[in-house]
Amino acid sequence: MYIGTTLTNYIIETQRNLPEATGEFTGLLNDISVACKRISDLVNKGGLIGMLGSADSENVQGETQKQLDVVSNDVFIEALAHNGHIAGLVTEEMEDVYHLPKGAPRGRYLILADPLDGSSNIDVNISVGTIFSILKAPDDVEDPRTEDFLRPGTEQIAAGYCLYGPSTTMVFTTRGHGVQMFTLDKDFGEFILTRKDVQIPQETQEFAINVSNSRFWEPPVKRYIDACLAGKEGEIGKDFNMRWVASMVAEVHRILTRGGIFMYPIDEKTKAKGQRGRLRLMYEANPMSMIVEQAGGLSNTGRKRILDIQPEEIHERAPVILGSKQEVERVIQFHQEA
Ligand SMILES: O=P(O)(O)OC[C@H]1O[C@](O)(COP(=O)(O)O)[C@@H](O)[C@@H]1O
Ligand SMILES: [Mg+2]
Ligand SMILES: [Mg+2]
Repeated sequence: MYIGTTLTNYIIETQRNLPEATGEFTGLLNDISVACKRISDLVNKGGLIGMLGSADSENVQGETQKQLDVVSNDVFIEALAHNGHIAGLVTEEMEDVYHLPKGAPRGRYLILADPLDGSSNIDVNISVGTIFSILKAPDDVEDPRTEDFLRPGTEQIAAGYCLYGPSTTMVFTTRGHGVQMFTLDKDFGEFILTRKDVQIPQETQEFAINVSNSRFWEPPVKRYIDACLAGKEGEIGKDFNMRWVASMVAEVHRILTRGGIFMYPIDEKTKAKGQRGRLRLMYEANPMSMIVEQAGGLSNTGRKRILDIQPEEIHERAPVILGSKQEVERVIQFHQEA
């Protein structure tokens, strides 16, 4: 596959190599890319079309939804619900499983999505994105139930995100086929392959964590960030730089591009709320973990590989520590030593 080819051609070519392929997966990825192109356009136009600011509604997480959270969710449903490629859909913005309209053709895939990630950045024109995870639907289920979605991240057959930043970039991986990056050429509306078989540098000197939570951190995380801040004189023995965009999509994209470690660990604040972390397992942690691992990085809770977690709820949360292998291994070691 050559740099410069379109997403559509890439998918068709990949499918040619999969003897059992029926074309449905190609159709599904095409539906997702259409949804992302539309969301990219809406995000880009933002204030021009009165799309900034909050909607007067809350999602199941108790968060005030942004107008673009709600609209992106609608765009996602519209693009996927009628083409016969999915059997069911779960998103951050809907409490329960979305059931296809009566009579709608059913497909063989289940989708879990964060229609707009980094919502707190929408109104201030900072990069946001869409995250998606693809599972196989159980063959014998006409209308998937919640439990049909509760599968460990290792069962994902594909995962991806679309970043709406200075340019719009679609990044995805299908199991065993590496990580590919496509950039949207808005002139003729096609995603073009701009980087293929992406690998995350094993080493890094850049960490990302919301330091305003430091008083709530567990000792291993405190020890690690103190060591990064201590630089050459510290126990890691090298200087680190820091970044925090507050859009997980942008953090992961930076790490895929130049390495780094991203951390949203469990802390006393989330524990006090009875939560297992800040980020959601099914449509944030799992898809990003598949992408990071396929690009030679690691993704862990500090105690466990994220993709091995057996989910119990569709909106459950998980601690996330991901990125360059050497640093994630170090944080895991600090947890073990603690
Ligand atoms: O507000 P904080 O603590 O910096 O958290 C930022 C994190 O929250 C998120 O915005 C949560 O995602 P949503 O915007 O989809 O709810 C992540 O993208 C980001 O990493
Ligand atoms: Mg999110
Ligand atoms: Mg979101």
